[in-house]
Amino acid sequence: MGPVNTTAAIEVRDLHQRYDDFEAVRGIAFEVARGELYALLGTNGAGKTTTLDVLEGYHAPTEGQVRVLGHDPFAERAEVRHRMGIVLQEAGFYKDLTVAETVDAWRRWTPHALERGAVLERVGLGHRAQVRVEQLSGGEKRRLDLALAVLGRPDVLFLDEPTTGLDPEARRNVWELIKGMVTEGTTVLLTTHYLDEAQQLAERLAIMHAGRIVTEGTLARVLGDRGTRIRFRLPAVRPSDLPYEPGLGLRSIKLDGDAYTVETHEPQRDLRTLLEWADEHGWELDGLEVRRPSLEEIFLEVAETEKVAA
Ligand SMILES: Nc1ncnc2c1ncn2[C@@H]1O[C@H](COP(=O)(O)OP(=O)(O)OP(=O)(O)O)[C@@H](O)[C@H]1O
Repeated sequence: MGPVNTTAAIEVRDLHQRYDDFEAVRGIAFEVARGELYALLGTNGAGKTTTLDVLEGYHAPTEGQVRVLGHDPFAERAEVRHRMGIVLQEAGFYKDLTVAETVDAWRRWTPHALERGAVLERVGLGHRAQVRVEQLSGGEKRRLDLALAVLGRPDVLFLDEPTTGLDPEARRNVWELIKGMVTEGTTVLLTTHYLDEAQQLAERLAIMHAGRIVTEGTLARVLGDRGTRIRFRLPAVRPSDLPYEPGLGLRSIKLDGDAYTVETHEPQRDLRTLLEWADEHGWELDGLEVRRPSLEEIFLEVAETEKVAA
């Protein structure tokens, strides 16, 4: 690896990771600056968790190099382990212990640990200290995960799908917590399936698929100029019959069988025009829906564009 980069908290260069003869990560590279929150997005099996495992020092890279705070997290584990906080997808708690006992158990082998009360307050579990872990809700368990991860005041926090399975309110609470940590200067690398999570939290992100980073950068760059989609079925008309003048406004129209997708940057105006036009003709717009593209759609489109560009 070239000269030590003093600003990057996490550096990944040409990382490949194999399990026997299956290559789960196929040559990825990215950097996360100190104090930045970076999201790894992707579909199931994309290689996100594998990448985190290597950064957390559980495996040496099959090929390529990674650095966390300037150190090799596998070979120099002792140098960095205490500066990392880790929240795994599935935490292994002793369900018979109370929240307080769990934190105390972890504090015993965490150097410079925060006080129990302080850390529980921090994650909003102060009032649940005497509750047994098995009685916590999913959201509370996630918060306990976070409490344990931040106990040692980590410089770098790894979060593997921190909000999977949580209800919207619990997700929001976890987001607030994570934002607070970033504000205090913690570097965060998180994996998620959710575009809205990345939208809420990440300054930059990468979308992974089948072991590769398909696109990377600021959210604005990754989303590009994608507009809102208005979809409906209307067998009786041709695209040229639609009430949109070609070249006016930023929009594109796609037809698949009798299913139309109008992608637009002026959804309110275009929808009004469409509804008035359909009313005039007495047509029913079957299956009408208006929404932002999902991660899956963006992802597939990005993958398609990249293929064409390659
Ligand atoms: N220990 C292992 N042995 C063999 N194959 C593995 C192992 N762990 C993961 N894999 C495979 O490697 C690929 C990447 O898995 P990984 O868990 O890194 O993906 P992911 O992006 O985190 O997916 P998810 O979102 O489902 O957690 C998958 O095809 C998975 O089946």
